[in-house]
Amino acid sequence: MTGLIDIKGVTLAYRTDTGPLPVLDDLNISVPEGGFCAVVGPSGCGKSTLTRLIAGLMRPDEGEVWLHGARVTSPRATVGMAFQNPVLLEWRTILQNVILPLEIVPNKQTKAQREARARELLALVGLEGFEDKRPSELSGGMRQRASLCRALVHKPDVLILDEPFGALDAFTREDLWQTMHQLRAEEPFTSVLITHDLRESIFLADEVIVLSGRPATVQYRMAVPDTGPRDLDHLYTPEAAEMLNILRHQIEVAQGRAPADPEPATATPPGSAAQAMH
Ligand SMILES: Nc1ncnc2c1ncn2[C@@H]1O[C@H](COP(=O)(O)OP(=O)(O)OP(=O)(O)O)[C@@H](O)[C@H]1O
Repeated sequence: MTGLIDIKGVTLAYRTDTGPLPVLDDLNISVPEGGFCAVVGPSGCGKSTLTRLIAGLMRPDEGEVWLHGARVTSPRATVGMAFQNPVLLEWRTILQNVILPLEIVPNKQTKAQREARARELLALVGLEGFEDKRPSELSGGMRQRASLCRALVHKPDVLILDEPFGALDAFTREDLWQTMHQLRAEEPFTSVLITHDLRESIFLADEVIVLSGRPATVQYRMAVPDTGPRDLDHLYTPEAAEMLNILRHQIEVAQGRAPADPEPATATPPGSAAQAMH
């Protein structure tokens, strides 16, 4: 299958003082245009490494990464990234922080157009009125909202989210999940989300990929069919619980704490479960 993001047979080892550290092993992931793929797996299995490869910040030892039909060999302006720690610049206002990528990525927009674009995004995530504040004047959740705006301001094809909600409290995190759905409806992008939160993965993604322990390969795929707006209440249905149980078990397998299943590594969750998410 050809996707907007295509990771084909990617293998990578870090060179360390004690010799090579194999991290990814023949990894194959394809995300269609507009798709949202969540990647979960044991700590240290190589999830962040995968995001660096997609962003072109690293090159694989073997295999290829393709974005929009072009092989990735260097950093790409068409990728937006948001991390656990937003890293907003304190000497710039929130508006100026959001505009930053437009000052770096070549474009023909005037200053007024850049500001209008940033204001539009800030309003979309509920930060209207905070444009002139400094990052330290905002809560952690608000800073993360601003960081999402910064990642999207230049209309990237691909949005990479590396545990962006991991440091937030549960209520703020759930708020941000809903904001992500709003953003996705308004701003078409193709996304890869790295997360340790299985509920987050099934709430946000169309497909959840479980990576094996290091060196990581795809151990399990779960499709979460998208048929409409998602509602937090659906995370508390028996069907969602069943999906979470399957994923939890797969993580235990990846951690070597449960025996591997004899079934194939690709699965669609029970129809009722997938339907109940929407
Ligand atoms: N630049 C580097 N040089 C050497 N080893 C590295 C480097 N970056 C990461 N590693 C090692 O590679 C492995 C994978 O790291 P990575 O950060 O990709 O894992 P992860 O799955 O994102 O981890 P976590 O879930 O804990 O955030 C880890 O063992 C890490 O210590």
